Amino acid sequence: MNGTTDGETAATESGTGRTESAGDGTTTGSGTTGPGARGPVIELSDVDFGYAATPVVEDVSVRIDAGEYAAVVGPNGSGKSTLMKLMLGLLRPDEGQARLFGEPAHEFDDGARVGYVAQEASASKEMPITVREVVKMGRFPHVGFGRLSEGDWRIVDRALDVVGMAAFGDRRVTRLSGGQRQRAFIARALASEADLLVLDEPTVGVDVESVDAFYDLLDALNADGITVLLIEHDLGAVTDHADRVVCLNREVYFDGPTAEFVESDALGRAFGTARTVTGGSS
Ligand SMILES: Nc1ncnc2c1ncn2[C@@H]1O[C@H](COP(=O)(O)OP(=O)(O)OP(=O)(O)O)[C@@H](O)[C@H]1O
Repeated sequence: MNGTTDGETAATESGTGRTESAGDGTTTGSGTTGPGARGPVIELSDVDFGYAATPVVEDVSVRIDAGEYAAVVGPNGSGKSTLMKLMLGLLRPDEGQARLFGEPAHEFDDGARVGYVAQEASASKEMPITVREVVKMGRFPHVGFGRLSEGDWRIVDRALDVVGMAAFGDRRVTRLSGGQRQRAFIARALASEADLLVLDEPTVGVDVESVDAFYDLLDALNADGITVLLIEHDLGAVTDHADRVVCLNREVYFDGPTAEFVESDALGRAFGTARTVTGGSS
C-alpha cells in the first residue's frame, strides 16, 4: 500500500481544497483574479532555439491558457524538455518570444505560481528530510526563510491531505515509493499556491498500480482550476487525461484537442513511422 488510493479519494470527494491564502492561513476561495484568473499562462511566439549551432526547437508558437490540461509528446530527443525550459524562462529563445503569466519568461520571478515536478523528483532521493519539511518549502516564497505561522502550517497540512499523504508527513522522503515522492512534490506546489503545475514525465519510476491514481489526482487538481502541463511518454495516460496535445519533433506537428490528435497522423509523422496511439492507461 502506498496511500495513493486515499489521495484519489481526498482529491475527488472533497475537492483539492485549493484556496488563496489571506496571509494568516485563512482562505478566500479560488477567486477569479490573480492565481486562477483566465487568460494566457504560457505563450511561445515563433520561437527558435539551439544548443550551440544545432537547432532543437524551430518556429514554435504555442499558447496555453489558464485552466488547460495540456501534454507535450514526441520522440526521444525531440526537444520536449528544451521546450519546457523555454516556457519556464530557464532558457531564452534565440528568436521569437516566450512569455509566462504575461511577462517575458526569463524575467518572471513569482516562483510560487509555478509548481515543477521533475522526473522521479530525483533531487529529493538523498534528501534527509521529512515529507512535511518538503511541503513546508512551498511556503518559503510567502514567508521568506522565516518561521511558518499556524496558518502556514494549516496550508501545509491541507496540501498533504489533498494528495493523500497526511499519514506520511513525518516519513523521510528517502523512504517513500516513487508515487508517494511525486505526491509530496505536488503537495509542495499546492502549499505554495501554484496555479501552474509542470510535470516532466512524472510517472517514470512509479509503480504501475499507482499511476492511475496519480493521474486521477492531476485530473482533480485541474478540475479545481490548476493549469497542468505534462511532458509524457505514456501516450495512453496522455489520451486518457489531457484535453490538449502538442506533438513536437523540433517543430510542432500537432496542437489541438486530444480527440483530434488520436485521429490524426501527427504521431506517425513526428516519429517518422506509422506509429498510432494505442490503448489507454486504465
Ligand atoms: N544542455 C544541452 N546541451 C547540448 N545539447 C542538449 C542539451 N540538452 C539537450 N540537448 C540536446 O537537444 C536535443 C533535445 O533534447 P531534449 O532533452 O529537449 O529532448 P526531449 O524530447 O526532452 O528528450 P527525451 O524524451 O529523451 O527526454 C537532444 O538532441 C539533446 O541531446
